[in-house]
Amino acid sequence: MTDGTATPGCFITFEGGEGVGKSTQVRLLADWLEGQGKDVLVTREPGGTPGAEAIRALLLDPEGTDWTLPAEALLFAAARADHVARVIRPALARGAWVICDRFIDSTRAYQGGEGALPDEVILQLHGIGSGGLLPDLTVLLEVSPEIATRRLHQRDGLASDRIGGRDAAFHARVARRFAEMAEAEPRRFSRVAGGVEAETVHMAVRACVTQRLGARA
Ligand SMILES: Nc1ncnc2c1ncn2[C@@H]1O[C@H](COP(=O)(O)OP(=O)(O)OP(=O)(O)O)[C@@H](O)[C@H]1O
Ligand SMILES: Cc1cn([C@H]2C[C@H](O)[C@@H](COP(=O)(O)O)O2)c(=O)[nH]c1=O
Repeated sequence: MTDGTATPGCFITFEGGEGVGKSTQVRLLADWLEGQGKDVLVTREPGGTPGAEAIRALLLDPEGTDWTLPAEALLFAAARADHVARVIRPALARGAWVICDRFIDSTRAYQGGEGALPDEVILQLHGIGSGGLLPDLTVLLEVSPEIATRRLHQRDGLASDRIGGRDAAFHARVARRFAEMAEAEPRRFSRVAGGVEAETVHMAVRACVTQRLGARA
């Protein structure tokens, strides 16, 4: 992990828009690493602790409060602070491989970007809440909006959460923001094309993990 604190564990996050296949790839990677005898912890954001799961419900309930943008960013940061302190840091300290479905880059993409909160503000909140913890590797899964929509429709029908249900222009902006971050931080991000069969995507993810985290994988 990269916040100046050396720990024996390895921290991998999966990022991307809705329905790009993050949860599917998290599971496949965890199975592969566990098959090699590794101590693997799978978790997600927002969530991962009882408190953070409660905040998740506040944020994502389609019938819930329509938070202002700063309130939304603070709630994500609060959920993350609890998750990092109670689950992620202890697991990394014992040497586990932590695989997290979304992390700080989701806040940067969904609550930041054009017309939203400046990146520096989001990273400041992350510094206060979570000591600025960054992953060793972030896999950005990318699929076309058409494929993502088809998959989500097959999985959820017409249902969506409060943020997932925003319009196509919002989700296009989120995808652009993820791509910009990956361009700007090539040492941490790996971009993987997610629009092919899940097992093919998994092989590409494995290649990234082996290449980036080589000696440890
Ligand atoms: N490579 C793939 N090819 C076809 N279908 C896929 C692929 N990967 C995932 N799916 C299916 O697409 C749907 C969305 O996948 P998944 O839940 O993994 O995405 P996600 O990025 O975690 O979604 P969300 O952001 O909504 O949580 C699921 O029904 C899953 O089975
Ligand atoms: C961590 C995080 C998440 N979001 C949004 C992105 C999605 O719409 C939901 C999470 O749902 P998923 O099914 O678990 O992908 O929350 C966000 O806006 N900001 C964040 O920091």
